[in-house]
Amino acid sequence: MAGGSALIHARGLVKRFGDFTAVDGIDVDVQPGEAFGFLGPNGAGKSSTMRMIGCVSPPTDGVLRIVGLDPRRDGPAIRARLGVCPQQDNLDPELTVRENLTTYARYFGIPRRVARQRATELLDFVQLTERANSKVEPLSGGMKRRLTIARALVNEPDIVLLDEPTTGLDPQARHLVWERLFRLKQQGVTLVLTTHYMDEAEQLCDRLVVMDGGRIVAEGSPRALIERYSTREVVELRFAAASQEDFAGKLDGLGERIEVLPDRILLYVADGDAAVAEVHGRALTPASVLVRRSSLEDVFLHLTGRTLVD
Ligand SMILES: Nc1ncnc2c1ncn2[C@@H]1O[C@H](COP(=O)(O)OP(=O)(O)OP(=O)(O)O)[C@@H](O)[C@H]1O
Repeated sequence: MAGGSALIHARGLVKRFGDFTAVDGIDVDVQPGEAFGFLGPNGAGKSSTMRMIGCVSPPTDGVLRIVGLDPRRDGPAIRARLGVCPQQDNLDPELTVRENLTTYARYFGIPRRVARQRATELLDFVQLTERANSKVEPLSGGMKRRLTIARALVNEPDIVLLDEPTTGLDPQARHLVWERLFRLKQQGVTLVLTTHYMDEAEQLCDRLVVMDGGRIVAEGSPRALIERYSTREVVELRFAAASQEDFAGKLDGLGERIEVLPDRILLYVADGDAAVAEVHGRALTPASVLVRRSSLEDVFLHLTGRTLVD
């Protein structure tokens, strides 16, 4: 099979809309059992990539193989082996929670009795058993998302595609979704997700690509990316002044790198506390000081000069 044992194999994958190139020649391999992420800001091309992988949008150019098959030729066969959780919930409001699962199962030709059994198990898995006979509309955003995830699992897919699985959810609802996705990961399900939340990428992804402007700018495990593109610690300094720029010059030579953002200065250092002592030693008095570990946000800033969520 092209791409060896990879479940998803892309080479030079391109998506154009007229003159506009949304995905600009990306290479990706996703191995069985991996939790793989596409991390990038809005407009980076993540959804366009997901839609090509989901066989709902044909590639403009390049090679794409899903479970060894070609979406241009084998769309229905591939879709039967995918579970898709789209960015916008598209549950059927006319149906109950349970019926949303059993009806969906019918599209895959799953016998009624099996579908009923599977719906019961999946409702238990996403902790919606008590709402089984409720209509969809009164559910909270987090419940709807969990139901969409359950629906994506109805056909026991090889790969689950999740497009921004927790966008728009409150922190508690996000944690519940993450917890279920962790569980799936432990069961060996291959997860492919897009996100612009670095904490989501760090928590869930074994490996990820950082996308910007339709291209992949870096690839690796969250830890490897942080080690490669950032320092161990970051000192965030906020000065009570109209422009942080005025202070940046006075921090010269401190740390490996300085980023000046509109509202704060980031010092990239090995030892945050030592750097803070040095700042005070220079008779500088920031309004606030925060020492933290480097994150994927820092990786993105380093690679693109921009923050992930502006
Ligand atoms: N059907 C379309 N026609 C024209 N342009 C499109 C279409 N779909 C996406 N685009 C453009 O392609 C670019 C990439 O969009 P895409 O949705 O893939 O980005 P994304 O990284 O998923 O961002 P988001 O988080 O906003 O979905 C954007 O500039 C978008 O406006």
